[in-house]
Amino acid sequence: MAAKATTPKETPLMKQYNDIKRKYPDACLLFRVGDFYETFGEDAVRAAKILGITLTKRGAGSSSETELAGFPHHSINVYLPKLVKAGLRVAICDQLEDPKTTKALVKRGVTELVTPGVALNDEVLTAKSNNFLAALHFGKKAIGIAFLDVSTGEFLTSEGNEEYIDKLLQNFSPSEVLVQKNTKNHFLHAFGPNYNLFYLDDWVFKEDFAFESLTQHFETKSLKGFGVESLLEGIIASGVILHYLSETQHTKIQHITNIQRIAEDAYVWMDRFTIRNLELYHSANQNAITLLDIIDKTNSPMGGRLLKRWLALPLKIESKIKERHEVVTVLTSNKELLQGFQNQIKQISDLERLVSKVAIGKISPKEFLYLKESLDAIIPIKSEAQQSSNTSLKSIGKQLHDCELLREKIATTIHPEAPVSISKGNAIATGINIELDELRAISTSGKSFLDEMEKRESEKTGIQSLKIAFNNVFGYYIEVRNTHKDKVPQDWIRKQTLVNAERYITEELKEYENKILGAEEKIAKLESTLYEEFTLWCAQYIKQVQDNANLIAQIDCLNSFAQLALDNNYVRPEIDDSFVLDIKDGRHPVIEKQLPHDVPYITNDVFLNNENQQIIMITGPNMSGKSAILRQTALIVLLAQMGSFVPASSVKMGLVDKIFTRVGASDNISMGESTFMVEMNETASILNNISNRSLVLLDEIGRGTSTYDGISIAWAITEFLHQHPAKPKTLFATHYHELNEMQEQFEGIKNFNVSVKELKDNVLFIRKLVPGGSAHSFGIHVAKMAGMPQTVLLRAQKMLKQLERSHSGNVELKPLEEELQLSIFNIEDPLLETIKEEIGSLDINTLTPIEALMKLSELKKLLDK
Ligand SMILES: Nc1ncnc2c1ncn2[C@@H]1O[C@H](COP(=O)(O)OP(=O)(O)OP(=O)(O)O)[C@@H](O)[C@H]1O
Repeated sequence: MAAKATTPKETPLMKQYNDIKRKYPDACLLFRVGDFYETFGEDAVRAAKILGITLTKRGAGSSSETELAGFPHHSINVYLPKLVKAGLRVAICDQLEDPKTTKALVKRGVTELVTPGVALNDEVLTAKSNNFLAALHFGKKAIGIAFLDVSTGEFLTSEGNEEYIDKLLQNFSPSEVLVQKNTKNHFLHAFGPNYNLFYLDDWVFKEDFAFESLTQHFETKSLKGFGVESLLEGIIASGVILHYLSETQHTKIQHITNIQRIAEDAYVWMDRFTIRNLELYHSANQNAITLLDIIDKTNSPMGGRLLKRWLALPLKIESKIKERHEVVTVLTSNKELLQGFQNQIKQISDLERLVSKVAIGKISPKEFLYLKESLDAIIPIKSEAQQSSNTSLKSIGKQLHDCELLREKIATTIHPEAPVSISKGNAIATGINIELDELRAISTSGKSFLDEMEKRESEKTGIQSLKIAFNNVFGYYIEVRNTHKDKVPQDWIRKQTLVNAERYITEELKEYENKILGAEEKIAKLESTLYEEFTLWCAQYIKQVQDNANLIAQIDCLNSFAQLALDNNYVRPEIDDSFVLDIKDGRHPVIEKQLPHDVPYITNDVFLNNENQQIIMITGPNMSGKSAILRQTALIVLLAQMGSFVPASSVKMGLVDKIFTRVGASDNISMGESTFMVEMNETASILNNISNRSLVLLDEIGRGTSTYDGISIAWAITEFLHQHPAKPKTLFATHYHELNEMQEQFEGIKNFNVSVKELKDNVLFIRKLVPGGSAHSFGIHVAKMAGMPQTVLLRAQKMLKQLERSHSGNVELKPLEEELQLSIFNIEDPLLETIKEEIGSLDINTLTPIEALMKLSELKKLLDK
């Protein structure tokens, strides 16, 4: 057929490239040509920049001129991760047939599409972190979400409102998020621009399709067994994930053995502001030490990943928390047991990822040996745990599989010195396959025959420098230097002339070459078949190895808690169903590790309940240690409910269900909004979500505006929390000594201050939290104001006026209800009637901060009239 008129100079190779590239327009196509992966056009420009490789031109000067950049195929593991980490989707296009077997254009096709969220390459993955792909579906009533780490097989789903999904996204920090094309703006508006999004067509987001994909994959009739049947939106999101896997050519996924529901009710609620403020596992400053850095004493990658999960999802169920504390007690009091576990776990590789590679068929021979070593190391753990008097350890010991047959088979099948790649040969042990053993014998004896032949011919001809060697073009040949050319026998056939030498072949040499090369080729083929068969056989152990990985991860985390407690002198917290939080000599787990050696961390007591000490108002100057006290209180609660011991001399606490922390402006400018508006937005969301088991920590809320605005807002918020029937336990750190007046009026509010000693021209930080307020204020910050619940806004407005008046003369500050009754709702002035109606008709839940602000300004204008 004639070439198309539009592309007269398109070579067959470039035509093949263009045809494939058209199918993957949004991916960087790595096109295998001989020993190289090549990229063309825009892909080449991007790849050259990211990889630092040379950008050249193909067909320079012709109409089909295009950019070109490539790298040797064996460097794929070096370059691929760099491309993926730079956020690219990479389609790997391989040669689908052996170029030697065909004279025509080699068949090529995409064998894998690697995207940031679907990566199996060790160089792309981080040992102690999951690499999640997420899919999100905006349903009518809820947002469905699913997370998959294809490298470990973990598959999770949930559904809920925007705030909940936001928190999950924050916790799981997926590398890639799949969303429906037409919901792009909705996503960006709700969750921000910081996710790597990929858009899929609407038809993928259908319930029937998802249900079918999932039941087909799990080979079940329903999803009841997984406890996700009722999560319609979650199921849709999960189906999208499976669809995406097949789209990206990931079809070997039998290591995804189940799908779990993320049980919202079982875990302490922390929203994204809190996770960020507490610097649990990432911090604004990249080099800052996080809580995870301090507490992670795990010895295995899966333990590290689980600890992060436990930190993101602390428990709310008393019995479960106590079970963990009980194990930590046993391990801290029996160091031999602890050390025994730790030593064994250190010998265990990443079982989860190894077994995923079995499923995918990408496990290397060497990795099989690691798998066996890891499974061997579990045996002593199993027996120690089973013998323990602790019921949790006993149960873990019982559940651990010994995988005896698998271990035995690996030992007998895989060569003890197996290479990292099957192509290197010698992966299968001797004694497994008679044919293989025979071929290997021929191959080795053939080689020694060549050595003998070299010796013999050299003696026969008298050419001492004669050499038998091999190259890909002629195979085996005898090389003779020109000086000895005349001694070459007649029957040798000359094949190649070099500057200083001639190369010959002989009948005998060719015969043996056929034998050796034939054997080696057959060995490679046979080994790879046997290896494939063995990998398939091992796949029946996927579930058992995954169970083991999970159980070992649990022991590893509990060991980690025990080691942490021993290293840093932590104590076991007492948890019950009361509403009290009683911390004695509490410390901040991160700050205490960062102080210079000669600076002791000053411990502090914190006591809170739902009655006479519901809110503590902490005053003190900058740098006195207010934030440290707030954060350490949250961190102690969090550690306790994760199952860890805590940095204190004693802690008694009722279960906490939600932790909220808010830090006033000046640090939070990242969102580009007015800092004060951010602060108010964040605080508003607390006020709508508190319960009687919540712990609220407010740090300098209100400082982002003028003093009186700030004091008024802070007052209004505190009063709201105090009058709220839930009576959430609250710590409020502030510069405003004026707030100390609240103690007089509200029985649940108590003043404390972080003591300082005022020297002549300096202050000495004592850092002790002591009862009583401060005599004067310490700082003023300015910004603008935005959205809060209506009552708080009005109250703030009122307080501002009163305080301004009280500045010139004393005015008594009345409690909120009294004020509201007197000042707003009981007045019969027709103008105020209008205002009353206006306020009454507002739906606070749907009001945006800007709308609230505008409404407030409207009302204020009315009043000013
Ligand atoms: N209890 C303590 N013992 C020893 N050092 C402490 C203690 N608390 C705080 N510090 C040190 O003081 C520094 C400041 O503490 P922190 O940030 O809590 O002060 P702050 O009162 O909240 O200040 P600001 O009002 O500026 O936010 C900490 O970074 C830490 O180095």
